[in-house]
Amino acid sequence: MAKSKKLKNVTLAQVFKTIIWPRKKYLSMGLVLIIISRLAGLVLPGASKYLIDDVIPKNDSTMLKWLIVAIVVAIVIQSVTSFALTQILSVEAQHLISQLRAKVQRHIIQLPIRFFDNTKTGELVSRIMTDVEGVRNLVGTGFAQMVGGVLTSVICLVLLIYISPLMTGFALIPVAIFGVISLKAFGRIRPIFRERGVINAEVTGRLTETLGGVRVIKGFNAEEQEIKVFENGVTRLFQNVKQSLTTTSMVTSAATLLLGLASAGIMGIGGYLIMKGELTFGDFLAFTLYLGFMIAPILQMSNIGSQFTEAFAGLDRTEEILNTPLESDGGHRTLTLENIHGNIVFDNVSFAYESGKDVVKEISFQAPAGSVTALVGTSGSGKTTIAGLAASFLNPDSGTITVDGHDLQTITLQSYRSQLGVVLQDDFLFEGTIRNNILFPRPNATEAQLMAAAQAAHVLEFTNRFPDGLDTLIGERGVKLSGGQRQRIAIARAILADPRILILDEATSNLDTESESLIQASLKTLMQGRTTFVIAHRLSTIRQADQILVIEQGHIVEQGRHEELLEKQGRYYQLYTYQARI
Ligand SMILES: Nc1ncnc2c1ncn2[C@@H]1O[C@H](COP(=O)(O)OP(=O)(O)OP(=O)(O)O)[C@@H](O)[C@H]1O
Repeated sequence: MAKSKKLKNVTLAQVFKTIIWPRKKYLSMGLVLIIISRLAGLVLPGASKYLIDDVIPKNDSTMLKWLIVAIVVAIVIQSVTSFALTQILSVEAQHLISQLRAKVQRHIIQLPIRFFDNTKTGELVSRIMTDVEGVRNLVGTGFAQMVGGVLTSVICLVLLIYISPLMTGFALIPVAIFGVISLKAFGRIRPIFRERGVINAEVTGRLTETLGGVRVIKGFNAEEQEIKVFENGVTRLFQNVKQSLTTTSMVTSAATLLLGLASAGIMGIGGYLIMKGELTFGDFLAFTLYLGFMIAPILQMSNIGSQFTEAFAGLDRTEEILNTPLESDGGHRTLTLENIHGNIVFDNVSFAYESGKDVVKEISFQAPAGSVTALVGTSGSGKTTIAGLAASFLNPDSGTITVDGHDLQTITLQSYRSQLGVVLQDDFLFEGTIRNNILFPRPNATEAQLMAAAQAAHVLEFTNRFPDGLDTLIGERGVKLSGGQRQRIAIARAILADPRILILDEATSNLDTESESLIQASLKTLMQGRTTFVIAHRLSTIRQADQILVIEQGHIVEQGRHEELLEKQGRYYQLYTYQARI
């Protein structure tokens, strides 16, 4: 996975086009509300000037009443608009987050298997759930605060110039210095935020692995080690947050210092002008209030700025994922096969995970429709890789794999995989009922089809003993199943899916004889009439196979049926004779 250094920055223009512009309706409504709210906010300082310079000197109690009414109305408007703003913008921001999460998940799930081999699950969870959260600042109240703040500042600036250009000029110097400091600071924080996303993903990734592998950790008494790894992770996260906090607090303190100095100066100049009779008390009061209104949003900018930077940093990472090519990308896969017979031919196929290191080397063989091909060989010889190639999880670097005469790389994944079934060693069962786990590839199957599959895989034998039968919950909140029972559910699922091509990675776990014979029987039913590739560990499966491919360092060193290969007294014979299990 690309590290943060290689990331391209998402630009303002991109964000405008993809995030801001499609929401122009909400954002413009928000803008109108912000304008109303901020204008209403200016009533109070304006009224104060009027009160001091006109109403009080003239003893005008009628005007006083109206002044109070105006202030109350303005306050009510402010409170109503602030409610509406949150309703419109914050809700839309959360909506955007959910849309983005769905988009990122949709993309990630369509990435090639190799991407998942190289990326921790927890890291991906963090990318889907956490990285996109920052965007709420772009659309939500952060946006409102920024636009409202800029607007208020500009209006106040005009009013300030109107009251006293001299004092305004004086006030603007520190504001300009502050602007330069904050721009520099946010440029520095963005990579820090991006790094935070990376650390967060790494820590979450490792934590997920730790919790998932708790048996191994306890079994090797490695708790202390894992605690240390996690502590290091959270410390890195802390250091990262600390770094960004130091920068943001420097911005805030620079603002306080510069703007405080400006206020002191203005008090001096203002006092001097009042004494000379060039400024009224009311003007002075209004000036200080307006100045406060102009400066407050600028102070807030440090906060809003870091929110925006966080949003952009998250988007940088999200964009990186969204730019990773999909498994189906490349434009070759255009052929839709309606009915697959399952004639599979490997012709001179080579494959390498890392360039130059072929793990499958120029292999050729035919797997006729409905036949069973058993892959045997020592560990690391390339059996899983060959099965992965047949499943279209991997693509050959050279040579071709054809299905019914068509190059597999030209067939749409959707049409090929709809006819493919996989039963892997670590049977993947969801939290939920046994029924839902079997129905997973064909949610609309009828009860009769479901029962037939469950029966054929000998699942009913054990579910009938449960009070809830097939509706028994499994996983954390339900019953725990034995390895053999889990395998039978996985087999029932594949029988129900009724694929033309089957990839089977036989579990190596030793089962008791009864379970073993039930699984053998289930597998026999499952393989019947389907083109099957089986990474075989059971002698019974190997004996049934139409052909056995003996794989050695990525080559097929022997090929034939069990008896033929035994007779040959070659590599297969050695494996068979010297090893209890193949
Ligand atoms: N994702 C991967 N990235 C890099 N190398 C890999 C990857 N998966 C497997 N390999 C390497 O490819 C070679 C073949 O692996 P493969 O898993 O196909 O063997 P296998 O015969 O199925 O082994 P086993 O019986 O132990 O499962 C091995 O040397 C392995 O280290």
